[in-house]
Amino acid sequence: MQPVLITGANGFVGNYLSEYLAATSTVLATGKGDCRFSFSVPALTYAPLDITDREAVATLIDAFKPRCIVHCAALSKPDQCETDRPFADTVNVSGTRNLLEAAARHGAHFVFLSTDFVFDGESGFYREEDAVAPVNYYGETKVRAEALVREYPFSWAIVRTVLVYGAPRLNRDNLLTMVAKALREGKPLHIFNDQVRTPTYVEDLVRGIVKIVETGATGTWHLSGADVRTPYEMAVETARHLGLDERLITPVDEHSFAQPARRPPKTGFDISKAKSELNYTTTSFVDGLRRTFADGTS
Ligand SMILES: NC(=O)C1=CN([C@@H]2O[C@H](COP(=O)(O)OP(=O)(O)OC[C@H]3O[C@@H](n4cnc5c(N)ncnc54)[C@H](OP(=O)(O)O)[C@@H]3O)[C@@H](O)[C@H]2O)C=CC1
Ligand SMILES: Cc1cn([C@H]2C[C@H](O)[C@@H](COP(=O)(O)OP(=O)(O)O[C@H]3O[C@@H](C)C(=O)[C@@H](O)[C@H]3O)O2)c(=O)[nH]c1=O
Repeated sequence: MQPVLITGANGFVGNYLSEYLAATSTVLATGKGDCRFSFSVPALTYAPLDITDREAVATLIDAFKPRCIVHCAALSKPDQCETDRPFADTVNVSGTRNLLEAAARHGAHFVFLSTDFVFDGESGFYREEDAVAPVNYYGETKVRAEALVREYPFSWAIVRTVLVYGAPRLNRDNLLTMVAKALREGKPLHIFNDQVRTPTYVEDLVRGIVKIVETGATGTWHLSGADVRTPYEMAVETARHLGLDERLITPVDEHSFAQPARRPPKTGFDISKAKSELNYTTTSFVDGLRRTFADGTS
């Protein structure tokens, strides 16, 4: 059977997705440079692919003729996108265009990973049909990439998610593991308490994406957690769970702790469409936190 091609497979989400999808599909995992997987699965092969190299993208996709492409690769750090806008355009917009052009020659189902940062964060708990209004450049690049996906002449799906967390892979930290590391080293932390999120346990997200790949579901989907937290609340619950000193965590807001890229203050998703149409289910934040540190390695 023709493979499912994953971009950004050396990343946090892409790595989990490669492993999960390979259980039921033939997977061609791709990423910049060498494969950095800590596991091997018979149905999983890896190929280096820089999505900004239009010719390399065409050559690989024309050779493998994937039935589906799940596009996870991105410049995913909003601050880096803010300070290097041309590079953000090249990766997040042109890279997506390169993949869509090649995919169209084979009619592949195109699944695109997007973000809550397409919204302005004024109201929160966004539904798929709500108007986008990004407040940083990362969000702008994702809006432009989504528009390219919507013009794709074959089946497509856009999967937006929020603040993904879980046991780290390939040294890719997330908020919870970053907090655990700092507190274990006795380092003080300044964590935002003015950002409202519905943090997403990585295995829930990946199960939702696998369902979209397997069913060929199309359209825009909001896949996040159901529980509402601020990053500060997440950090304090992490400290308490691990028995670390929460007094090292200071709550801050965007006025007292400036970042290069503004963050939408109140995001979070209404996930009722995914729950009813994809049978999407979520792990509670308490359980996700426990599972993040369950094997004691993070
Ligand atoms: N994590 C989160 O909280 C959220 C993530 N998302 C989106 O989900 C997707 C996955 O996120 P996540 O796994 O956390 O991100 P990561 O940054 O962990 O992974 C992104 C991957 O893309 C790769 N990449 C960057 N540039 C290129 C390129 N030119 N060619 C090929 N690969 C490239 C990176 O390679 P390298 O490892 O070599 O740098 C990296 O492995 C992204 O699109 C992100 O925008 C959306 C909402 C929230
Ligand atoms: C590093 C750090 C993070 N934080 C907060 C900010 C943020 O809400 C949360 C996560 O840290 P980040 O630097 O990943 O924050 P951020 O870059 O805002 O996370 C974003 O990532 C991209 C990929 C997305 O698409 C968004 O959905 C969102 O998850 O922790 C602090 O409060 N203090 C800190 O020192």
